[in-house]
Amino acid sequence: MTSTDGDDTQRVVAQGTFDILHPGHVHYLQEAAELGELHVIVARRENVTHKPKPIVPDEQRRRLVASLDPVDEAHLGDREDIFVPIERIQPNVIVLGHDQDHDEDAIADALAERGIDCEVMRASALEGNEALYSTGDIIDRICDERC
Ligand SMILES: Cc1cc2nc3c(=O)[nH]c(=O)nc-3n(C[C@H](O)[C@H](O)[C@H](O)COP(=O)(O)O)c2cc1C
Ligand SMILES: Nc1ncnc2c1ncn2[C@@H]1O[C@H](COP(=O)(O)OP(=O)(O)OP(=O)(O)O)[C@@H](O)[C@H]1O
Repeated sequence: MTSTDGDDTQRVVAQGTFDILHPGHVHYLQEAAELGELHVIVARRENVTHKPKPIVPDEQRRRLVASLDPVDEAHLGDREDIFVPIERIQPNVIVLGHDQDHDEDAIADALAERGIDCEVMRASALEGNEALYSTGDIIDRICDERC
């Protein structure tokens, strides 16, 4: 449990699936960590419905993210309500990933409804022609070259 009583720490939330880590993830988390103490919410497998389910189990993905230098704490997400961890962490900023299909205004409205005073920002992309900066691309290459 994160204590927020009388403390002026600037807390930042980043989130995602983080299945098979790559430098794009590190870039996102480094950018978010520049804004303050970084809390990462790792999506539960059961809640990943917009793309294939992660290969790596929930707790292992959380442990890997927690071991990264920019990360102060990594939390497994709630099973039902994405705002439960947010209410516990009480972030000042939520940083969305560059390609995440979340509407910044809708999240800002939901935060305001719950009385959470928090900015919503979007991170930049790390791109490279030959680079594997996407879990989907890594899996595709494994299938092409090893299967
Ligand atoms: C503000 C916010 C909080 C989130 N909290 C949770 C959560 O508690 N549990 C969870 O399983 N997923 C949570 N998610 C992750 C989403 O469910 C979704 O899986 C994720 O944004 C997908 O990102 P990706 O495709 O970039 O991996 C949260 C997302 C946002 C934007
Ligand atoms: N190349 C990248 N540059 C910047 N941020 C990235 C990059 N790749 C992933 N991220 C960010 O990391 C977080 C977690 O991403 P996610 O787990 O969806 O990885 P992914 O490689 O994008 O996966 P997939 O290829 O399956 O879509 C998201 O916020 C996403 O925007």
